[in-house]
Formats: sequence, structure tokens, C-alpha cells
Amino acid sequence: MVEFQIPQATAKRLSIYYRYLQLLLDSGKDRVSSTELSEAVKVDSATIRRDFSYFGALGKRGYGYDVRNLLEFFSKQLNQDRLTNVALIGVGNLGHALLKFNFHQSNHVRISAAFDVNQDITGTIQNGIPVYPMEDMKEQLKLQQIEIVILAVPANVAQKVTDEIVEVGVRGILNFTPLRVTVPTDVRVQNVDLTNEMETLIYFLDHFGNK
Ligand SMILES: NC(=O)c1ccc[n+]([C@@H]2O[C@H](COP(=O)([O-])OP(=O)(O)OC[C@H]3O[C@@H](n4cnc5c(N)ncnc54)[C@H](O)[C@@H]3O)[C@@H](O)[C@H]2O)c1
Repeated sequence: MVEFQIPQATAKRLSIYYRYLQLLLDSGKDRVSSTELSEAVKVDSATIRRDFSYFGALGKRGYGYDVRNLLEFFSKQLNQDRLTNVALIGVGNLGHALLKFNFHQSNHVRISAAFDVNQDITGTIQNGIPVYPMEDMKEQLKLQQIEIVILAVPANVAQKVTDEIVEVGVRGILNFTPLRVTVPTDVRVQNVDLTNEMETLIYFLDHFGNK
């Protein structure tokens, strides 16, 4: 495993590379050039080469990259050799969509428990996933050894819920709420903000056409 820290943008691209390489392997291809990879994943080849260089020289000039080797390597980087159970907190509009989605493109991540305060939904099973009341949250997270939580609660309770999950040892939060939650330094928060993404898209279209 690589012990140094790679840039966040590179880390984000790893799973894009991984998914495409998996497709190549499934279709029987055993080698790929950075140009081919670049066209398929829409990342320029210089960036791909730079990304790969963080992990040492993985390709050979004139040969390209060995798909199986790359996959094996990225699989380790992405911890694809084990299943990561995550929990969802907040089973409202967004939460339901996330339960339905449940990372179906990945065999290595799945939502195994969901939590809510709404008694209409607690005690039910949604898309195969049990929805527990918040009173059971700490016990279930510990029992299921869940270290990653998806936060889809209203913004006004996001910090309170965050404090509670951090207390039971959650180390990663995928935060869909608009609140930038405060966490201890050893907890990582990844914010997902569709409004921001859309505004960025509009900004680029307005200012640069499409470039
Ligand atoms: N990041 C994005 O792109 C994006 C997109 C849509 C919504 N959101 C945000 O996601 C969050 C959820 O949105 P929604 O439309 O699903 O809202 P919603 O009101 O439909 O769902 C919220 C759910 O959280 C539950 N809840 C309330 N207080 C709770 C608590 N203390 N503990 C546990 N559960 C609790 C509610 O019972 C409800 O089921 C909001 O913060 C919203 O702003 C983000």
C-alpha cells in the first residue's frame, strides 16, 4: 500500500480508472495505452501519466499498461479486495434514492444499515436495508463495525448527528447536507453538493463556452 498522501483529485480519479479497467478486462483486453484510457475516461493522458506516476512506473513505453496488473494495483489502493459496509442516516427523499442506488456499480461498498427518527419508516426494510430508529444507532454502528456514514438529514440537525457518530468511532462522513460539519482532525468529511456542481457548470458555460 502507498503510505504517502496523493492529491485528492488523483484519489477521486482512481475509481474511475478502476471501473474502466474492469470493463476492459471483462471484454478480454489485457493491455491499454494512456491515450486509449484517456479517450475512454475523458481525462487527458498527461494527467493519467502523472496520476500513475504517484504510484511508481506502472507502464512500459510502447507497450502501454498491463490491465490485470493495473487492476490488481488499484484494487489494493481502493481496498477493493474487501467489502465496506456503510450506514445511511436520514431516509427522506434523498436517503430513499441512495438506498435504491446502493452503489450498484461497486461490489465493494454497500449500505448495510439506515437510521431515521421518523417512526413511519423505522422498523421497516427499504430496498433490502433495515431502517433502525436513532436510539439504536450507536449500538448498531458498533455491532456492524461501521466506520463510514452517509449523512442525509436536514441541515439543522447535521452537527448534532455528526457529534453522535464521531463519538462511536466513525472515521468518514459522506456529507450531503449543506452544512459544513465540524469534526475532529482524524475524521474525514467528503461533501457532496449538487447545487455547487451545477453552479460551477453554469459558470464555466457562461464564461468559457465549453472550454
Ligand atoms: N448534496 C446534495 O446535492 C443534496 C441534494 C438534495 C438534498 N440535500 C440535502 O440532503 C438532506 C436531506 O434532504 P431530503 O430532501 O432527503 O430531506 P427530507 O426531509 O426528505 O429527509 C430528511 C430525513 O432525515 C430524517 N431526520 C430528521 N432529523 C433526524 C435526526 N435527528 N436523525 C436522523 N434522521 C433525521 C427525517 O425524518 C427525514 O426522513 C438535506 O440536508 C438536504 O439539504 C443535498
